[in-house]
Amino acid sequence: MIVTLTLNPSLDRTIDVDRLVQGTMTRARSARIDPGGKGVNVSRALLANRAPTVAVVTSGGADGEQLVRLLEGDGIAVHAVPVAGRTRSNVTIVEPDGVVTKVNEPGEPLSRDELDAVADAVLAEAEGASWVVACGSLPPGVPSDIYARLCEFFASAGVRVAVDASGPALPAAVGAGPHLVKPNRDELAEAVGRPVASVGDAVEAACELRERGAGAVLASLGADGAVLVDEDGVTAGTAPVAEPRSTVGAGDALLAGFLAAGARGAPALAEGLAWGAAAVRLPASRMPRPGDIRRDIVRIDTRPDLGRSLIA
Ligand SMILES: Nc1ncnc2c1ncn2[C@@H]1O[C@H](COP(=O)(O)OP(=O)(O)O)[C@@H](O)[C@H]1O
Ligand SMILES: O=P(O)(O)OC[C@H]1O[C@](O)(COP(=O)(O)O)[C@@H](O)[C@@H]1O
Repeated sequence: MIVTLTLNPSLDRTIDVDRLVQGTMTRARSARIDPGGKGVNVSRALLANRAPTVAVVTSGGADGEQLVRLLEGDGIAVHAVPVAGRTRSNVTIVEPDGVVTKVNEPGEPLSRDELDAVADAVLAEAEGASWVVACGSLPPGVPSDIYARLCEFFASAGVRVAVDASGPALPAAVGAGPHLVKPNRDELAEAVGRPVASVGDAVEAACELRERGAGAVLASLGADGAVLVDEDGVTAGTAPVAEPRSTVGAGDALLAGFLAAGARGAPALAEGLAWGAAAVRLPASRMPRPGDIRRDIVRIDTRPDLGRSLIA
C-alpha cells in the first residue's frame, strides 16, 4: 500500500484556447477539471494501474468537496481532512502550438490543529504501508520542515518515505534522510544552488543530495528523461515522445511508475519513464492507464562507469 500526502491539493482546471493574448478576453475552446496536486496525481496513476494506494488530502469548502467527489468517482480511496480554507484551483491554459501557461494558486493557510489532524490521518493510513509519499507545495504558513519531520517520524516506524518538494522544503527533507526524493531539473538546481543544464550536472547534483542525506534521488529532466542515483550507482534513461500533449502531472506519473515497480534500479526507472511518457501523451493532467503505457520506447543506460562518464 502506498499512502500519498497532499497538503495543498488542487482542482486542476485545464483550458484550451486558440491563442492566449494578455489583457484580452479569450473564449476557450474547451475546459476540464481534474483532481490535482502532486500526491493526488501519484495516487491517481497508481490506482489506474491497479496498485493499492490511499490519498490523504486536505479538503476545504465546496471546491474541497468537489475534489473528494472527483477522487471517489475515480475509485480512489481518500482520507480527506476537513480544513477551513478553500481548496485551491490551478489553471493550465493550453494553446494549439503546445504553449502551456500555468497559474497555481498558493492555497490557504492551515492551522496547527489542522496540521495535527493531517498527521493523525497519515499515521492511521500508514499502518502496514510500504511507502508514505509526501508531494507538492506547502500551503502558506506551513513550516518548511514539515516533510523533514514526517521523514524523521516514519524512519523510526520502519515506513519508507518519498518526497517530491520544491523550495526550502526539499533541502530540509533531504537532511532528514528520506528514502527517495524526486526533484525536477529546476528543483534540483535550486537545492544545490547552481544550474543543472546537462544530465551530468543532474547526476552531480543528485550525488550531492545523497551526501546530504537522501537515500535515492530520482531526478526528472523533462524531455531528457530521468536519472536515478542510489546505492547501486547511477542509471539514466529516456522515453521520447513525438507529440507531447501536456506535461502537467508527468513527474507524478514517473514517480508512481517507479514506486509501483519496486522503487529500485533500472527496471523501476524504466517503468517510471514509461508512465511519465504516457502521461505526456495525454491531455491535461490525465494519468495513464495500462493501455496508454508503452515500454518499447524506453532506453536505459546502465553502464557501470556511467556516473563518471557523465560528470567528466
Ligand atoms: N517533452 C517530454 N517528452 C518526453 N517525456 C517527457 C517530456 N516532458 C516530461 N517527460 C517525462 O515526464 C517526466 C517528468 O517530467 P518533468 O517535467 O521533469 O517533471 P515535473 O512534471 O515533476 O516537473 C520526465 O522524466 C520524462 O520522463
Ligand atoms: O507537473 P507535476 O510536477 O508532475 O505536478 C502537477 C501537479 O502539480 C501541481 O501543478 C501543483 O504543484 P504545486 O503543488 O507545486 O503547486 C498541480 O496543479 C498538478 O496537479
